[in-house]
Amino acid sequence: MSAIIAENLKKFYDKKGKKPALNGVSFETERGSVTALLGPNGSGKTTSIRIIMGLIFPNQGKVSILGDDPFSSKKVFREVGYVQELPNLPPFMSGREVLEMSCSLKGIDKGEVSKVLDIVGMKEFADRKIAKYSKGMTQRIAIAEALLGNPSLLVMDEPNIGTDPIINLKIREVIQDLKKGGTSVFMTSHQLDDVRKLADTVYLIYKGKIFFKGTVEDMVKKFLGIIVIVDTTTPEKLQEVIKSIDYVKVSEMRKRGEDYRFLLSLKEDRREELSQILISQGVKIKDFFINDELDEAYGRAMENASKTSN
Ligand SMILES: Nc1ncnc2c1ncn2[C@@H]1O[C@H](COP(=O)(O)OP(=O)(O)OP(=O)(O)O)[C@@H](O)[C@H]1O
Repeated sequence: MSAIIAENLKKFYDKKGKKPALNGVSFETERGSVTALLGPNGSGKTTSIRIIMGLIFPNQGKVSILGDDPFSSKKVFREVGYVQELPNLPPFMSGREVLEMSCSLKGIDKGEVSKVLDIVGMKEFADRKIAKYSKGMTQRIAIAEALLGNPSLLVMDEPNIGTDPIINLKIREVIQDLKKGGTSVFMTSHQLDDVRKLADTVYLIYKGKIFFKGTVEDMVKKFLGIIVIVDTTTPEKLQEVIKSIDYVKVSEMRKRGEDYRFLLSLKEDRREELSQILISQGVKIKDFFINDELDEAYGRAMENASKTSN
């Protein structure tokens, strides 16, 4: 069973229903997996999350969260940790007080507070008032709050806003551990490095429409193509050999010090065969690897989406 199912969600914020924030959005999160929803500012990520958290109604469509309807069963949220975008915590309370209050609301032992403070590295600042926290510290308390009670599902809207790289690394480890323990995760993020390391499934959204679902590898292949980067000291030989292989085309060549770097575009994923042919025909190869730049693939994907939406 899936941890989250969203089917054909439509949401309009304007009364006339002319500008849909979501225009028929469907997605799923498998139990025990990490799903990332990626898209530019204003594409509908937070709206999707607020609907699955039962905070706003869709104009159309259905949602299920851990097998329940988020609009009729509030009990299910005891098993859900939620990090909202730009968390709004009470400024007059300390981080510890916020967490203790959450324990009372969720019926969790307060002994958990020190555990989650430790995870997000906030023990030292736990008794300072939220008003005196930096943005990253507030975010860390919001993440700690979501981790209370060992949730079966973690929903995070841009969890890494304002946190420093060391904390980001820690949060990433926490997510990986939770996943190993069977927790399902649904997240939005503009940090593609995190997405690469964490997400089992990626959805791409543009102007309220999902236009891609797959793994990070699928996404790179689809939007970047299969591009192999080859560094060689024998550029003429490489060009000559490539001429006779019908599934390869040189898409770029540039000099790099003593070597030449080729970007080879492959029609089919026959990398292994290609490397063997090049070596056996006497091409001297210093490096041979696939171009898997996720930010480049993401940029191309959004460029395509913007062209087809106009
Ligand atoms: N409360 C609201 N009232 C009116 N319009 C809204 C409201 N919330 C969001 N919108 C609009 O709905 C669309 C989707 O916004 P949403 O916040 O879901 O985007 P997002 O993908 O989360 O963006 P970001 O990456 O900036 O957080 C945008 O056009 C936004 O202006």
